[in-house]
Amino acid sequence: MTYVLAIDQGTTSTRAILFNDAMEPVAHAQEEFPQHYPQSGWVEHDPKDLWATTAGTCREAIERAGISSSKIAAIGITNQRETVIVWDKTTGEPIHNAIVWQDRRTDETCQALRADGHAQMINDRTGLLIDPYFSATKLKWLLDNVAGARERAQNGDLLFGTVDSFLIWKLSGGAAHVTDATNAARTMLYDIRKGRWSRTICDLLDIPIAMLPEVKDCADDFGMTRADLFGKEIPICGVAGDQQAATVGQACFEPGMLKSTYGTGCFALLNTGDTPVVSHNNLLTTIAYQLNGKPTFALEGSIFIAGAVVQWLRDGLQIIKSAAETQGFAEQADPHQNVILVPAFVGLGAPYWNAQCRGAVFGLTRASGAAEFAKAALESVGFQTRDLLDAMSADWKADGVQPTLRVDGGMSASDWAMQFLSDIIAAPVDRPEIQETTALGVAWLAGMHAGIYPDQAEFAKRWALQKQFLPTMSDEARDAKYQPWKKAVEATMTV
Ligand SMILES: Nc1ncnc2c1ncn2[C@@H]1O[C@H](COP(=O)(O)OP(=O)(O)O)[C@@H](O)[C@H]1O
Ligand SMILES: O=P(O)(O)OC[C@H](O)CO
Repeated sequence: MTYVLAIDQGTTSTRAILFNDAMEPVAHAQEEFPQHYPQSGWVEHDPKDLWATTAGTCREAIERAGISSSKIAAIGITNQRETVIVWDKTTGEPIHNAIVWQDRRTDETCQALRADGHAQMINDRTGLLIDPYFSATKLKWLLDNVAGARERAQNGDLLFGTVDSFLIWKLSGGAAHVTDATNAARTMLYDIRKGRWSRTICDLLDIPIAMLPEVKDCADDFGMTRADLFGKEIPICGVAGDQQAATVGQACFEPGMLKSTYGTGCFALLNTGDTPVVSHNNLLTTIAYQLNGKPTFALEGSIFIAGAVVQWLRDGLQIIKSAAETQGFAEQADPHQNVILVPAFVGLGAPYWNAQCRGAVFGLTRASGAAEFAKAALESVGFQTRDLLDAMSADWKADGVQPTLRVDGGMSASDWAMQFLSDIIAAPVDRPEIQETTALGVAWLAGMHAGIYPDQAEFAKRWALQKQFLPTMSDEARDAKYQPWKKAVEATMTV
């Protein structure tokens, strides 16, 4: 028996999952780590925590499976995307905490870039809109604000990486400074058409190109782990940003196939084949995966707050003890109240891209309580997905967006939320048997490259449905729910 070890380094926790040679998960370890909020709108992680939880969960998963590490054929890494780490090339010491994708500190820089007329040039090259979400302005902030950083970077002493790149550097004992095309595509420094770092954008932001990692396919030779880490050297053979790994794990390999992952945020990716489709509706053009030097493109809608709204009910408002309790509350909510929650806790992502607005609640009465809040929270995720899918349908008419949405991520466990989603998007919602699709996706990339997993077509055939949700709402009822949401979002952005 041989195994693949998948590392899923997410926003709130790190997971390691061992898959056997039948691609079944056999052991799992997970560890949360602290979030740092030094100022309003700022979010940081300590890179030491990202590394310690990665090494720790890998060891734990191997121990739990009771196998020798010599049986692990390959490692795959998937990760929270856009998050920026800069470290010293010689000591490996990060020069600052990681600046997390949710962090809005570079909003003014982004506004200035837009005001100076760079939006089109950046969109043409990267497929992205200028927003603090992406790595580029965060990296610029570090070089501008950490004492001596720009000079050290210019001297070639500092390296930049997204989380995958930093972890590979650590795993390989500093031997490999690499990333994959999907992570590179989220930096706002990578030309997705030419498949290389954009000198024009690096020059504009004063970023030395030499500090950027080498960009590889998603299934490739990324380096070997240090022998002392797990008892033997293990090749790292698969890397993809977590949303792209989920797209792969959901086997969305045909143009028109669509998945949506409900973790902290929600990210919907529509496979558009070998053409990068330009969005006219504020979606992102990105690389879904790259195999054998050939990128497959996607349109992406990114929502910053999905499952996080449920966490807020639990940790902020403290009206639930566990995420799963939202189900019971939503069922009990008064159907005559229409409480609408716009969870713009860190502004709004696609398709609104408003970094300044903050969350709002509408329609409260004296009778509104925990149940109505819970229902509104779950509904907000459905509404936001509908916003994305409407934008996708308007952008991509090639063969039409396939009517079925494949879902995964922690929040897809909520039957209530998935039924509402199906009702509000008026389409089937398919939840697969393996809900750790992100880990599965990168495990397949690594295992396929290592020669122990099947090819793409065979992998796609093995996708299995666990539960399908079908729409039950009338068109009239759907409109009566959705139109007030649109008005609530408008009002939230104008307060
Ligand atoms: N049964 C549930 N109902 C609603 N939300 C849930 C449920 N279970 C988990 N969640 C939400 O899913 C999120 C965790 O999903 P996960 O995929 O682990 O996220 P991430 O990878 O972003 O850390 C949390 O925000 C949590 O609130
Ligand atoms: O860590 P997750 O699962 O919330 O995903 C974060 C995304 O990659 C951010 O773009």
